[in-house]
Amino acid sequence: MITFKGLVAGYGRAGDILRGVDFAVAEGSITCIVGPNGAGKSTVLKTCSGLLRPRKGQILLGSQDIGGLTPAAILRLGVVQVPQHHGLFPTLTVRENVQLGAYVNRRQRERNRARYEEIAQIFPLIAERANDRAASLSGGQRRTVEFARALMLNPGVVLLDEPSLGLDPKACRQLASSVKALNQQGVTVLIVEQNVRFGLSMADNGVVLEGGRVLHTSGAAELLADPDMGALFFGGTTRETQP
Ligand SMILES: Nc1ncnc2c1ncn2[C@@H]1O[C@H](COP(=O)(O)OP(=O)(O)OP(=O)(O)O)[C@@H](O)[C@H]1O
Repeated sequence: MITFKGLVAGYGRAGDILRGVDFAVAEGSITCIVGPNGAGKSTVLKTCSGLLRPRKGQILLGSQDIGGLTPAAILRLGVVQVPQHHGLFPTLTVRENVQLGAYVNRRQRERNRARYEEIAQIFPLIAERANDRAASLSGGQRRTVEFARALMLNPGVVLLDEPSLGLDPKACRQLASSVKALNQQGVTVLIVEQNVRFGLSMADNGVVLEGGRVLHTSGAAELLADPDMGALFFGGTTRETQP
């Protein structure tokens, strides 16, 4: 369980972007943050992975406050952020890219080998394309390799920032099944998505962020079905951007 309590954060000397964010991510769930451009969605993820230090408030992982810890310390506690794009080394093979996920533990060779084999079982693509260069993969396949790499450290929580960015509908379907596969491994997933309908359709719970505050939280299906939400916050996109 991750709990954001009164989280305030921003950049440099500019004012606060997050202005007291409160919500909880249930253990083992997929939770999707949606909201207009500039609402602060990505900023929530950056504070959670340690890229940005909170100015006030707490980010509780279980009972431990991880707000303000270094990215390396947060990674060691099992919270992994998948970068928005350009996450793979195109000239390395799929296997090499996945194995790089355990770089911080590179001396534990046996454990890493065993973990890689487990991951190749979870994502058939990894086994099928192990020796192909990442450059030869489609956009959706690359996203799968990025998720597989995130799993190398056996994380409890994976943070995904706009995973559908630049993907066509077929790749989005592949992405959704990879997110489910991650989650079925017991991983708690926190997603930020511009594509509201797509994001909520993968999720158990939805969080609406606007102007650096949480406006609404509910079950994702409930949020998707709420006509007021679609019209008011997403310009009707809950209906129009189905992949
Ligand atoms: N590194 C940064 N330095 C200064 N301001 C930033 C930085 N990153 C983001 N911001 C500003 O913080 C605000 C919130 O950005 P954030 O990326 O969290 O929004 P978002 O809800 O994810 O929206 P979007 O989908 O447009 O990225 C924006 O006004 C943005 O310009």
